[in-house]
Amino acid sequence: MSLPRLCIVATGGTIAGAGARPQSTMAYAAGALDVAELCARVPGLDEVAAIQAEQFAAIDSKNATPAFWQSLAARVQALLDGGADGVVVTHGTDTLEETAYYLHLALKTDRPVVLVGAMRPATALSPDGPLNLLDAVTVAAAPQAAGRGVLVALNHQILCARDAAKTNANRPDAFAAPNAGALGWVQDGRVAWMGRPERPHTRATPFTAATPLPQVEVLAGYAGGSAALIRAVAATGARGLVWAGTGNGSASADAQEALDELRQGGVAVVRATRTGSGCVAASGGLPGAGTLSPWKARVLLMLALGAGTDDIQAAFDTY
Ligand SMILES: NC(=O)CC[C@H](N)C(=O)O
Repeated sequence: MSLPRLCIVATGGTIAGAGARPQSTMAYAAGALDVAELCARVPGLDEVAAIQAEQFAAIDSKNATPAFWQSLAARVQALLDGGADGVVVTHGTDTLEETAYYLHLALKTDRPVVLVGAMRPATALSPDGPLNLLDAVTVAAAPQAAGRGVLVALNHQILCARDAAKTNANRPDAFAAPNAGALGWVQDGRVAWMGRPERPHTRATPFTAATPLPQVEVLAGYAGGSAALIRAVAATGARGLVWAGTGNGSASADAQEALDELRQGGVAVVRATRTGSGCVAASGGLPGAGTLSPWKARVLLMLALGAGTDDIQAAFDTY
């Protein structure tokens, strides 16, 4: 049986990071190793798939932008349209969840696309990157991965791009899907599936890599927060604001007044929660982000506004 033809698209991050000392897990340069070096550190990779590897970028993902998402999506789409059986994207973990959800909504494919990163740089003792990369390739090579949208594979877990979140600043078990749990596991080279994404994705959305991404900001609620910051959003030219509210997306009386002013001025305001999990409904005339984190809600609001969607709540109820 011939091996699946997979592309590894490297973008940088800690998985390609290099530090001065073996115990350096915070002080290092992200994106220092190129994709050939990354692959060379993973024994057995070529037994799982026929790999074509390319260096798309070498960034720290804190510097990712919506323009980066769009160009990455266009490249991944071209590789899939060109006949790749699947794509693995290596990515910094800081904003991996945003890129993953964007690709989940914008790519038009049934083939597996798997994002992977690491919490320890390649030069650290016990780096997590090599096994994470082998596992991600194993997931992308699995026939049952098809049709599940964009997946995130780290630390043995396979998460849906919609639900994956970085929930720890340091530890190798940083990723979780707080509202949904894992779609599967990869262990000892075997993939065990436990679920499929419930919400429409990839081919079943109207969004593509060409959908414009208007500016959307995120502001958080906290005790004594200044409503002046909310009012200042209007002058930035933003078309939307995600309110990362306390608890169930709540806003202080001052903040609510400023959010209402923004909305009346034509800025699309969506309520989400700063808690990290839970479901936020519409309230006080503002749509609710449901189970999306503020950062994921921002991605969807950008795409919805860019696609000219009138009913923002319907978009949040759908995707
Ligand atoms: N663990 C990581 O990948 C974080 C490193 C870096 N800040 C990045 O996101 O690219």
